Amino acid sequence: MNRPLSPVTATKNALHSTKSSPLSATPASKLSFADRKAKKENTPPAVLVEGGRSMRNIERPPPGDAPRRDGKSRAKTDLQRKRSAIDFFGDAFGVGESNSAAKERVRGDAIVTAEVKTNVIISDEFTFITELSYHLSTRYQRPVSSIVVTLHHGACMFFGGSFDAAYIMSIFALPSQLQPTTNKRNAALIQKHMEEALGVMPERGLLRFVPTPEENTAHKGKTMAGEIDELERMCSSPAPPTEVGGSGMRTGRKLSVKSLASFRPPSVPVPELTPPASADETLPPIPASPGLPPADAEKVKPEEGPKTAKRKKSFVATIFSRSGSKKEYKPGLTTIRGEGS
Ligand SMILES: O=C(O)c1cc2cc(O)c(O)cc2[nH]1
Repeated sequence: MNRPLSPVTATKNALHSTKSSPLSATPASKLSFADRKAKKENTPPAVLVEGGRSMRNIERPPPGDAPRRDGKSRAKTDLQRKRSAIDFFGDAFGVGESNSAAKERVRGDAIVTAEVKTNVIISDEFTFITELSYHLSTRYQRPVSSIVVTLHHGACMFFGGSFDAAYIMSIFALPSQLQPTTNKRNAALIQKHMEEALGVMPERGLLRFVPTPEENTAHKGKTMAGEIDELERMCSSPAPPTEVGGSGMRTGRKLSVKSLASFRPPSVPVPELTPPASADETLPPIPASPGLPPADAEKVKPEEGPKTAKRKKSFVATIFSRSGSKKEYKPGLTTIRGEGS
């Protein structure tokens, strides 16, 4: 009876059944390394499965091997390259979707949020938050009015087995802003900033880049995706009737970014659409009153008296206009009380 062989036995048998080879008469244990190598090269490929059916040869190199340079592999590589380019744009702009003017317009208002939690006690939270906001504004090429930073300091935190100074920072942004290469660069630069601002080495810091799709983020009661849909509907113009009693369906014609500008309320600045992560590391000039552009900041005196709702500000700008004594922004190292490293 033919019992199925185990894969190991099948392989061993295949190695030993090289009758045509002159080396096959000598037991393997008595051969030199070179002989064993020559014998192996003359040996037909091992049958890797039992049952008598031979498998096709495995032609692919194992993972980690340098890619082969024959035409077949090259064609594959080109295809793979094209696929990954499609994946990249798919990731950035939504799979299979066009990058409409409505999307660009709403994405232009995208906010980058950083949530910092640390066990360090920061005596000047205002300075720390403001400096980090400007740093992120540079990193993500967003106006500071589109950056939100929250800080929870003096937290009870056990980090990597100790209570020594440490932090966790979660950065939420659109997936297009948190691409792997951008993250690599920003990881180093943001942790360097944290070391300077907080005195905590990158080893004691954890960054989390959290891509937040348009469906999962909302402002003014609308998700970003909802806002895009709405704008796209507004932008599609009615089709000219082709016949009496025609359907009058909308064409869904896409308008340019320029034509969309008419939908923007006059008080909202035109968004920057610069790509992320290519800027140098220089921080933008920091205005005396954060939340205002540097040029305007010089003209404006700090607010006095209690905060009143005199003019409508963006919800982000309100974060920076605090009543009390901490209005003036003074760049420099943050003073840390307690157990800073
Ligand atoms: O999280 C954001 O960046 C975000 C959400 C959101 C929603 C919305 O309706 C907008 O117009 C902009 C916007 N940005």
